[in-house]
Amino acid sequence: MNNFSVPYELSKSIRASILILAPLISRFGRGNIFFPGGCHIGERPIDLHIEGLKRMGINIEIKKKKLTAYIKKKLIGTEIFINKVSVGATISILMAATKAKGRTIIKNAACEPEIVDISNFLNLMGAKIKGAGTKEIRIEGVKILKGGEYKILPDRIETGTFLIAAAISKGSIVCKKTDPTLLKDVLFKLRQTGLDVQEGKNWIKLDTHEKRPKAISFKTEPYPGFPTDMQSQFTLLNSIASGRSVVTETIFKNRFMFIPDLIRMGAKICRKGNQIFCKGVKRLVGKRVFAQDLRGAASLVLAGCIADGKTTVHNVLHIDRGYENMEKKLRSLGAIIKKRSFFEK
Ligand SMILES: CC(=O)N[C@H]1[C@@H](OP(=O)(O)OP(=O)(O)OC[C@H]2O[C@@H](n3ccc(=O)[nH]c3=O)[C@H](O)[C@@H]2O)O[C@H](CO)[C@@H](O)[C@@H]1O
Ligand SMILES: C=C(OP(=O)(O)O)C(=O)O
Repeated sequence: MNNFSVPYELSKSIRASILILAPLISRFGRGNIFFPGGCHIGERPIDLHIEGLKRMGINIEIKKKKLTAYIKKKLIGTEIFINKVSVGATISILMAATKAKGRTIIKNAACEPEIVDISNFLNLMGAKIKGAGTKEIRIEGVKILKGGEYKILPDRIETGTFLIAAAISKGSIVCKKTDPTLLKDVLFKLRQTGLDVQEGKNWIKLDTHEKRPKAISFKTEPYPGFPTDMQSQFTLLNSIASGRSVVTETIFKNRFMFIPDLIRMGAKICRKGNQIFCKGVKRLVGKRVFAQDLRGAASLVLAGCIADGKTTVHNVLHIDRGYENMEKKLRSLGAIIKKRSFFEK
């Protein structure tokens, strides 16, 4: 296999996982990647990926911000304790383990539904993975993975974002083809805002009955705790809700980058370290704002939808990494929104 490089724009987890695909595809392959990108929401180290993969026999050299990975002799199954809960590292090690020789046990694994999903997919292809979704995953390496067809999970963060769109606009929404069991904590918090949330097997309905939501305090945590990817959207909700709230971000310390713009739009928020303190206001005012990360970008767009006057959100390219046709979907809900390319006047 030839050397290859991975485009910088790819998300952090995907890039880190591709790091292991090179040696997996061919025993004698060698893969080069630059350090992963993703949103600049705090440090995004990949030491846990590297440590785990090294223990399985993957040689990783780091020179001038470039990583080169190859298998020295064999990919070998082993017991790996991941020091900090990491979705990306769990996935990297899990994927490598499917084709390693012998058994791999991942301890302190992340439990996110996406890990269960990827394991189900790999099992369908012939992998032998047990325990995904728990703290301990056991993998028996196999020689060959075959092809297969698989329907991936609905995007729980996209569902959550659209529920917030309705919650902040005194509106109502039915999200179809979703899975409420993936959003337990998010729905629990939404119910705490006093809004009417109902759910069925594959749908969720939120109806505000034109009521203003009540502010809620929360802290982000690994699954099944409150997802860091929903923090910005709930912070927006708090900014226009009745009452005060405290939000604590424990996963990525820089996930408050959209707040200065939200304050310019009229929100009353103050930040101290990894916490923000908010007093809800009745209205936001349209402004020209600059998105800096995916969920912050989505939240600024939603803020613009409910603000008085016109809001222009620059840098919306961040949104494309996480939402398909967001503006079209928002238009179908009644928002007046237009997406323009950088070069359009
Ligand atoms: C546990 C958690 O909430 N993970 C979220 C994280 O996954 P993502 O896979 O991006 O990040 P990880 O779960 O790997 O990171 C969780 C924490 O571990 C740290 N870390 C990670 C890898 C590593 O090698 N070394 C290290 O120290 C990170 O800096 C972070 O503080 O962001 C995604 C995108 O926003 C979310 O979908 C995931 O739910
Ligand atoms: C920050 C996110 O993604 P990434 O890890 O790709 O930067 C996100 O999904 O909110």
